[in-house]
Amino acid sequence: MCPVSVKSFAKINLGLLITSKRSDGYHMLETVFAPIDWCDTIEFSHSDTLSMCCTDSALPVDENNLCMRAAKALQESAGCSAGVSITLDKRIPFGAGLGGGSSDAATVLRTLNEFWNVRASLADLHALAVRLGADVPYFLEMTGLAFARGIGDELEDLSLRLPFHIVTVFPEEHISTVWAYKHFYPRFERTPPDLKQLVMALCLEGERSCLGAFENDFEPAVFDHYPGVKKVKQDLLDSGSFYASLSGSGSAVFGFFDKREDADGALMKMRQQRFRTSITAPGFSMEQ
Ligand SMILES: C[C@@](CO)(OP(=O)(O)O)[C@H](O)COP(=O)(O)OP(=O)(O)OC[C@H]1O[C@@H](n2ccc(N)nc2=O)[C@H](O)[C@@H]1O
Ligand SMILES: Nc1ncnc2c1ncn2[C@@H]1O[C@H](COP(=O)(O)OP(=O)(O)O)[C@@H](O)[C@H]1O
Repeated sequence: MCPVSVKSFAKINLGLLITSKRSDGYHMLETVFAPIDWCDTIEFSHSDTLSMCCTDSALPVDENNLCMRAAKALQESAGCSAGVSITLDKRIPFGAGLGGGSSDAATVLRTLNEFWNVRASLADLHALAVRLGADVPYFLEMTGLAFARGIGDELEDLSLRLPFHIVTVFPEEHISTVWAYKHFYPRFERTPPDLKQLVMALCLEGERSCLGAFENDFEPAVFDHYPGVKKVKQDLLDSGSFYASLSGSGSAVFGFFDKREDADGALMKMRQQRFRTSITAPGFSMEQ
């Protein structure tokens, strides 16, 4: 049979409010996930055993890679003995708050479910996804904007698309999610704004004033420890972005632009500083 090739897209977080800490150490949060046009490509070929290779030698290709962990998890839960050879063309920077590893894991679960003809239900896949990472269910189940709560796994499809050009920049700092959850400055006593209502007003009514409420609780601590990341946000604002923010636990920063020329100008400036970047057109979704 022919190999199957699938794109695995990244996300940004539009607002990220950490509301409490659970007894198991995980944090409860509220966020809006939005897909961006930055992707890895994963190729699946038939094989008797389970193996992978990756274009980025900085990433493991053993059971520490989320692709292998996802394949093993599905194999075990389905009692399936089939193998697969996975080739990961890694383009999404890792340790960037773009969810690249989570996206890869979701793509492997979804694709192998068909490739191996396992027929696991969406509920079964969801349970496997949460165990692989709090962000994995988003990539498994959604294609556009989603409001998330819980640990990021309780999702509501908003059936919305962002009507702006999005420039995303990786400031060449790898930030670990565990580090970020350890170092952010808690504001648990605050009454969080209603991100779901606000993003609806933003996308459906063009209510730009809403954007002020979309804070990322990781930003202050990340900016204190990584001044270069803070500078990228300022550079995007200076280049004409009307809203810019850290994505997730960082270090990627994104900016919204009305005009394609302004977005291209910002992209150019960032590339001159040798930063990896992507541009996402208005209305983008992960539907392929
Ligand atoms: C911060 C966010 C925002 O979307 O994403 P990234 O910026 O990493 O992409 C997520 O909460 C990350 O999700 P994900 O990267 O899947 O995290 P996991 O692998 O499940 O967890 C890694 C570690 O982060 C911490 N963690 C994660 C999620 C959560 N709600 N509370 C936590 O405290 C835990 O210490 C956990 O051991
Ligand atoms: N397929 C994968 N892609 C990216 N990172 C992976 C993968 N498998 C394991 N990892 C590990 O997961 C960590 C988090 O990666 P990633 O999900 O891309 O970043 P973030 O949590 O910042 O969005 C990386 O530092 C890497 O060590």
